[in-house]
Amino acid sequence: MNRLPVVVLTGFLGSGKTTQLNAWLEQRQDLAVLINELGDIGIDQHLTRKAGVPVTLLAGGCVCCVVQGALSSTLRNLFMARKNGDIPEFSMVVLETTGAAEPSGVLAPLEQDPWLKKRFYCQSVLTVVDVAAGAASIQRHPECLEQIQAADLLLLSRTDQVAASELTAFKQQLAALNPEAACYPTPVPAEVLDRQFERRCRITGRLNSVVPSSALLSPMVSVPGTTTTPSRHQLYSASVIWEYPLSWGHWQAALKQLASQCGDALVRVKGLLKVEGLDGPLLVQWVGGAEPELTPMNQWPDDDTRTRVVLIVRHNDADFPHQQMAHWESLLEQLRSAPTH
Ligand SMILES: Nc1nc2c(ncn2[C@@H]2O[C@H](COP(=O)(O)OP(=O)(O)OP(=O)(O)O)[C@@H](O)[C@H]2O)c(=O)[nH]1
Repeated sequence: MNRLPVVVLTGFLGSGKTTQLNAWLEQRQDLAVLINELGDIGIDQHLTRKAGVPVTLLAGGCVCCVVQGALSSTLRNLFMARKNGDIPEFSMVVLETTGAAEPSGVLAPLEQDPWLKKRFYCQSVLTVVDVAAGAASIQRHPECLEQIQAADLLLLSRTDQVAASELTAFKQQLAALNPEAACYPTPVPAEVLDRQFERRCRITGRLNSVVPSSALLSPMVSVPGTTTTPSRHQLYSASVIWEYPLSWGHWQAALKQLASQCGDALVRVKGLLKVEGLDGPLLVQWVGGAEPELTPMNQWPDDDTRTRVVLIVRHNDADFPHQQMAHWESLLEQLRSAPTH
C-alpha cells in the first residue's frame, strides 16, 4: 500500500507557521491541512482558506498531549474520506502544530498506531524559528528548543527585522543546537515539502488511546479535545466571544488594558474584532513582547460576525487566562456604555 506523507510544520507561538503554510497553499493544490490550535476557538483556519483544500481544525489543546487521540482519529477519517471520494484526492498532509507542541509527541500516533503506520508516514519535521525573538525565546520557552532540535529543516522567519550580523550569530547558535538541520529564510518554496530526510531515531512520546471518531472529516471540521490528559505545558489559553461593536478608540484602550493585566505572562493574542464603521473584522496578531499587528479584513470569514479573541499565556495557574478574560469582558461591557471620544 502506498503510504501518504505527513509533513509536520511546527514552531513556537506566533513564529510564522500559518504565513508559511499559506505560501505553500498558493503553490500546491494537492495538500490536506490539519491545523491544531491551543485555544478552543480557532482563528488560523479562517486565515488558511484555499478553495478545494481540505482544512481540518483540531482545537482545544495540543496534539502532542491533550488531543493526541484526536489526531489519530482525524487522520483515519481523512484517509477514509479520501478513499471514498468525499474530499479532493490530496497526496500529502501538512499538520500545523500548536506553537507549544513537542514534535515527538505529535509523531507518536504515526509511529505507534499500527493502522496509521500502514497508511501514513512522517515525511519531515519543518520548524519555523522567529529570528527576531531569537535566543531569548529559546531560553524562555523550552518548547522552542524541543522544536528546533526535532527539525529536519529550520525555516527562519522575520529575517526582515534583524541586522545581517545578528542573523549570522543566531544561525551559529541554531547550528550548535541542531547541526543536521539546514536553515532557509521564509517563505520557503513548496518544493521543500517533497524533500526526504534520513529518519533519525526519534524519541516517541506517550500515546493516548484513540478516541472514537466524533465527526467525519469535511473541509472545516472542528474536533474538540476529548481526552482528559493534562497539558504538559505551562501555556494556557482562554477566549472571549463578544457580540457588540466598539469604536476603534475603545478597542485600542481594551488591548492596552489586556497587555497591562497579563504583563510578562502574555505570549500570544489572536482575534477578529468587530469595529464600528468597518464591514469586515479587524485581525489582531499579537506576539508577546511586540506591538499588536492590526489588519482590517474585507469581510468576515463566515456568518459569525462576533468578536473572538484567543489569549495564550505562560503561567503556573491554568485559571489565570480565564480570570484575565473575565476581567477583560467586563471592561468591554463598560466601554460599550462609555461615550466614544
Ligand atoms: N515581519 C514579518 N512578520 C511575519 C513574518 N512571518 C510571519 N509574520 C507575522 O507574524 C504574525 C504571526 O504569524 P503566523 O503565521 O500567524 O504565526 P503562527 O506561528 O502561525 O502563530 P500561532 O498559530 O499562533 O502559533 C503575523 O502577523 C504575520 O504576519 C516574517 O517573516 N516577517
